[in-house]
Amino acid sequence: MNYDRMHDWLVKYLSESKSVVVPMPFTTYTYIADPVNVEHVLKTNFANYPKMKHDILSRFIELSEEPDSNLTDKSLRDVVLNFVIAGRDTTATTLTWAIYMIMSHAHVADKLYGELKALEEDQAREEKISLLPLDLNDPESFNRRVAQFAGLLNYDSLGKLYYMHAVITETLRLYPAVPQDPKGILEDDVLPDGTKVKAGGMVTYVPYSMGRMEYNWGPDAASFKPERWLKEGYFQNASPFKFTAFQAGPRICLGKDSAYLQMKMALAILCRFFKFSLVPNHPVNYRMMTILSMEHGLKLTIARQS
Ligand code: HEM
Repeated sequence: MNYDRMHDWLVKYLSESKSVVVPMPFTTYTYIADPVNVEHVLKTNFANYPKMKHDILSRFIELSEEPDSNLTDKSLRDVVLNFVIAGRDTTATTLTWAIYMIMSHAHVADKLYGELKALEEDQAREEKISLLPLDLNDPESFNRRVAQFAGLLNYDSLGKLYYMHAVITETLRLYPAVPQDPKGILEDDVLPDGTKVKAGGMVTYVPYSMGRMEYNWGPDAASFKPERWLKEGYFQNASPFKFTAFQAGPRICLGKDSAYLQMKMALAILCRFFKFSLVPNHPVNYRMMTILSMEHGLKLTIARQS
């Protein structure tokens, strides 16, 4: 419900009745006892009033309320499902593989920690704040410092984490969240290399294999080396037709930048303040499904670090 309409609706209700239950979007209900100043009611009951909500579902709901919109409740449901399928398990599984790669490559964990410590100090200097004391044995002090660090992370500061960007990209090269991506053929066609394909068949490209081909990545293709993505300390991207974890061309992943942002935010906090180690003898195998998950999950122990 958009706030202008909510406002009109409240005025109407409050002028007609002595009490009213305001349906909030989704599940929350607010009870208003007396007809009072509408502005006051809106301000005290709706934290964001008069600001519009800017999350993606609210934007789609607003669009659906346009007179010429053909968005239905069902299509809103599909939008949500699409974002959950496309955007949740992909980032979750990539974070799992990234943490596994980081903890099994000690020099990567050290370098990442160094980058995060430097970012913390630089940002604090830039924002003219002093970093809070950090006592590993006092959970409150620890949590305060974690929260302070989280407050220093934003689109711009995360953009300075080139090594972390390389770690995530290298993880996706070896463990692409979408390991194979089949397509149904609607019409007979000829692929650019001359291969003929028939309607009703399937073609698949396989990011898992493409990410490990020596032909593409050199003789060390099987090794986890974030450095291969860096040139003079800066992240250098590869063509999406070579690094295919996000698909390429017009149907490339729409959430790629958002995915990097979310994953960098989570990893920055985790790798700045915690050290991870694998529970002894825990087997790590991949499970090839729509998403490349870990067959037995990732069991690890964590320790705080200053
Ligand atoms: C590590 C994270 C992610 C990976 C590896 C990934 C990978 C991919 C791939 C391979 C496709 C192409 C699928 C196809 O061929 O149909 C795709 C499509 C898409 N992704 Fe992602 N994705 C990630 C995260 C996200 C996130 C966080 C969002 C949303 C916030 C998102 C939204 C989408 C959407 C909407 C499409 C469909 C684009 C279209 O068909 O035009 N993805 N993604």
